[in-house]
Amino acid sequence: MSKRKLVLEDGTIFIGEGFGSKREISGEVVFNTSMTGYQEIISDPSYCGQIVTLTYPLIGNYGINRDDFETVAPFINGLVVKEYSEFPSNFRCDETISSYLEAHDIPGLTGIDTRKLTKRIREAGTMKGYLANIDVEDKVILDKLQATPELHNQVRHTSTIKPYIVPGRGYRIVLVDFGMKHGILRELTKRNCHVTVVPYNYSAEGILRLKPDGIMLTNGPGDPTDVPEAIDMIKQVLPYIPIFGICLGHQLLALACGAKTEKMKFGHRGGNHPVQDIVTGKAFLTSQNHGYAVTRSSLDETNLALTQVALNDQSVEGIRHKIYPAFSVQYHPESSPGPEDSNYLFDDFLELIKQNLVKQESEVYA
Ligand SMILES: NC(=O)CC[C@H](N)C(=O)O
Repeated sequence: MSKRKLVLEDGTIFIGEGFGSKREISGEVVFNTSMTGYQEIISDPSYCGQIVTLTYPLIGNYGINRDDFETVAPFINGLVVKEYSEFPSNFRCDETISSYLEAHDIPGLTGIDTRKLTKRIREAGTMKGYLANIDVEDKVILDKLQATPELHNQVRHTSTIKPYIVPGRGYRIVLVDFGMKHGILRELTKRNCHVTVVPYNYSAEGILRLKPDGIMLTNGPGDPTDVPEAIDMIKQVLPYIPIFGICLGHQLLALACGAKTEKMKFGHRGGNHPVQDIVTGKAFLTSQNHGYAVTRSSLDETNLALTQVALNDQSVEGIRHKIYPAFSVQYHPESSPGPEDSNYLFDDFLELIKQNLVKQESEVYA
């Protein structure tokens, strides 16, 4: 391993050892507090363009296996850990993180104080950072960081380019892919849905022509206001087809209904974020990964009802349309990785579809 460093835009420097690719790269530095599930985190497309720090102190000890990917190719720009394990031990293990990252040309950094890094981000907010060899001058890196623009339009890279079908015998779902975690697809196919996956900019007309029973809006990277095509599409399909949105999909549903979104100071990323359902009063633990949120006060001027809130900071975690059959959550009910407490939401979605079909039928025969 060679000596490498992470330089933050505020000038803080962390020196450690490199693993994975040896390339130099910049990215938005974020932290995830999950204790397990690093393979799912590394392969979650919502981290596109980010350098991900894992706060759990030992990473890599169960290796990388063929089953736990959330997408085929990872989109993270870099990985930062406290202690990287070069000798994984697990019956499912196929390779080390280092060989996996090297194959995808993604650099890793180990041996730094990830607690200090996390505290810095919590205090100052999410920052840009740069991973480089130890001998690259700090001044050169800081100049490069200053010239690096804020991340935008990542959905264009993470969405599918062409539509495709994952057949099933149950409800017909159009899944709008903004950078989908495969866990969402798994939850739908597990429930026998027939899924047509379409790109982020698929038109409302194209979607309605597929005659779906329901529309699922997936997670995805970046600022939801970067995807105006999808906001327009949602406005048009909202009165006709039941919608379920997750994470970026939730933010887009909110924007389509007239609410606003904002960038958070350092976001929510981890596997133990408590959320309360304000209708039932029930609290549960959720898996989260987001840097933007729906502005709570902006819901007042819309037809959206607040259904769930984050117990750590009271931010918006769930909404429901007061007139049309549409709801969404900011967190990940598909977990992967994380608790499965909110998995029932996929069943709720299918129930909403069922009720909508019954309603439509009764209107036809009325
Ligand atoms: N996981 C997601 O879909 C993230 C949504 C959005 N990109 C955010 O950071 O808030």
